[in-house]
Amino acid sequence: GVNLYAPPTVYYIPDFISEDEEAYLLEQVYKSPKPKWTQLSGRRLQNWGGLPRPKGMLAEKMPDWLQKYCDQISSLKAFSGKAANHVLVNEYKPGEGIMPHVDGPMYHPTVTTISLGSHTLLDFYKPLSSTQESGEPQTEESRYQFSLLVRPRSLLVLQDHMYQSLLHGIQPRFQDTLTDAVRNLPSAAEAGGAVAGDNLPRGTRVSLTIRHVPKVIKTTFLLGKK
Ligand SMILES: O=C(O)CCC(=O)C(=O)O
Ligand SMILES: [Fe+2]
Repeated sequence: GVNLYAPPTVYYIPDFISEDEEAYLLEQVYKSPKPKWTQLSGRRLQNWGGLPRPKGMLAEKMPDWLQKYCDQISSLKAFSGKAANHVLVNEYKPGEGIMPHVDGPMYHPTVTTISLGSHTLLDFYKPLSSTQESGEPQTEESRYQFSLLVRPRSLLVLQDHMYQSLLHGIQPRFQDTLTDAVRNLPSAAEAGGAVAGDNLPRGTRVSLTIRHVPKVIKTTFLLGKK
């Protein structure tokens, strides 16, 4: 079922897809032509649906294997009637991650992520405040708020405050120790049999981040029409 946590703009759905669907999706991701991958430091990615830019996204046809999930996400109540039109595929090997960041204004502030292959911990941070009261330097550690355990086959939905005011990131670790700072532990553990104190070794994780890009440039070529 759907589990709702405080903060109230996080939904974690443990078994959103089946093991067969997971295997099929991984097969499709790894079947994509090599140039589809962009190598970054600490991860590589595939961009589907077009490249979001400030002036708008030049829409590209979504492949059928992803369109199916775009349709499912679009029909979620939390997606508020928007059509999912963009998918970012990220691949993280054990020891890789992503620096704390905000996704920025080119996306509608609801982000949905299907995880494949391995769990990870998604960490949340307060932004650097310009009005600093104490003289203490603001470190990543001091800005850290909490984590969410995302299991393979799960769907994570983040919106509003979670998306717009907090930064999110993944520490480049080879294993994760589950603590009370993992806010969805009861539900994520229920689906996977983990408890606080457990060490989970990371495997290769592929995430599908499915979003709505509001600003789309539709190219109208008048081919042979008058
Ligand atoms: O892999 C994930 O779950 C997070 C990816 C992410 O934050 C991003 O691509 O902006
Ligand atoms: Fe992000």
